[in-house]
Amino acid sequence: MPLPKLIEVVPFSAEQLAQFKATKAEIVIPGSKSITNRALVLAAQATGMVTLKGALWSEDTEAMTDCMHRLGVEVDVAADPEVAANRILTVKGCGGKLPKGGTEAEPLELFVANAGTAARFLTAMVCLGDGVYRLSGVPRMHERPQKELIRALRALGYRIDTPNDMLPAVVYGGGPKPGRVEVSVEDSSQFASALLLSSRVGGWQVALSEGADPDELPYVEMTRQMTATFPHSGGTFQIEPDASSASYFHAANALFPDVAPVRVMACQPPKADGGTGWQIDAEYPRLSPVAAVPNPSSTALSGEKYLEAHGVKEAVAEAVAEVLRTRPADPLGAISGLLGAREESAAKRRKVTVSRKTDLGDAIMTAITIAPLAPVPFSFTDLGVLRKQECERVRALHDELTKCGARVLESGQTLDITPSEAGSLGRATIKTYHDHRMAMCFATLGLAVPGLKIEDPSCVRKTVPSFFQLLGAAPPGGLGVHIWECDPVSGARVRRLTEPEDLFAAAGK
Ligand SMILES: C=C(OP(=O)(O)O)C(=O)O
Repeated sequence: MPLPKLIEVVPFSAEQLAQFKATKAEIVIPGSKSITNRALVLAAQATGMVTLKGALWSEDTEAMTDCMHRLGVEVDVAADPEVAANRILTVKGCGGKLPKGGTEAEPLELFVANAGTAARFLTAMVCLGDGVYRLSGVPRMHERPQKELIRALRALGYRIDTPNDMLPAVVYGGGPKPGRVEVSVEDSSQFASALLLSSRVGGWQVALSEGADPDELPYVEMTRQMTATFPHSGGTFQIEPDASSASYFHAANALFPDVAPVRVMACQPPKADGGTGWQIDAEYPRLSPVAAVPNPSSTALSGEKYLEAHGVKEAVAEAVAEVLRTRPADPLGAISGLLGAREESAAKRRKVTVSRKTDLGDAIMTAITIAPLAPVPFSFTDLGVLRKQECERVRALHDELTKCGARVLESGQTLDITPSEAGSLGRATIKTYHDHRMAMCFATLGLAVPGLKIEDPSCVRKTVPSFFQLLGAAPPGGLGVHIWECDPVSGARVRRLTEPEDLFAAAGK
């Protein structure tokens, strides 16, 4: 589906929701961007052929694959018969000896677009080559931090020329230079990941700077575990679905708890030939802000953390203690009666805190966007790194949510969100700032809030090019959402991009 400059996502109607009850959507989530781009770097440095199954095919992974081709690393790209949005990538590992490199007069050009993973991981990897490489990206990538990684690589003995410690940068390959290096992850955990991914070939011992808490670095842990389990001498590596991309569909589920139409096909059980369970955003269903009342029986909401966050554990303990004290004839009935009241009052008084360091990764943006619809106030903390990503995300979320009528307070690196009255949100034209997650988050909010128009929705191609197909396609493969093309100047609806009345017919309803 080609995407126009401005679209409107139309909230589910009562009729649609009723139809959903019978239809049961099953959304297949494309592969993980973070795992695909890590796997490409590890596969390039392997000593044999590595087949990456379930690899994401999007702007970020295509940028990484193009760079690999330019470096002379052979990557065969084949369709994935299981998931159209994925590819099977077969990489001929070069054992760390990059086949191609440029000269000082004519460096080999590597264009990383706006892929933070490609920018950081390749800066470290090309240090192992023996040519000269010039890395550049889109203008926003030239503003994103790179300084600490460059400092660490220079400390290991590599030459990197850049006027401002950002991209564009010229890297002089120097081959393996064994040594110990410390790196700070304050601006991005990808600095540590970049060093770790190339440390086996480079002979680098990588330590986090003092003060960095490994428990607060789930993406570094992902890198460590992938590096430890990767088939470095050749074999097959299975990439799991992207948990951050799944968060939009989990949010859709939580927004319509009575219907619960969506089974999100993601983060499947561990497989013998590959990794799984490495994505912090797999926590999203447990921390989703929206649920009318915390409901321990709903699979989307179960889990220790969620129950704790919403005060349910406390309510259970109090109710059981009280029943034990009074010894009623029907103890179970008494407990559940008390629990209902306890959960409700716990939910009302509690402010839930969700941290970008310990609780969620990129999917924290999904939680922030739907938080105005939650029954309790939410505080999202430690958001500093979001300011230096695809856009200034803290400000962007604040401004666009405020535009929708939400009550959002930005203080330091925290966003506090107060519940909004039902029906008080909507009718806004959302800027997306070239940020895929802004488009996906606000399209998700649009499922429940009327009149949300989204500018430049095609930016979703960075990580989920099929996002609006998944939203608009007929169930069971999509959500069957109504999407309109709008006139970019007047905002008026021009043409419906999806044909909702046909959607359920197509699904056999
Ligand atoms: C921060 C993100 O991407 P990047 O890999 O470019 O850092 C993201 O996907 O939200």
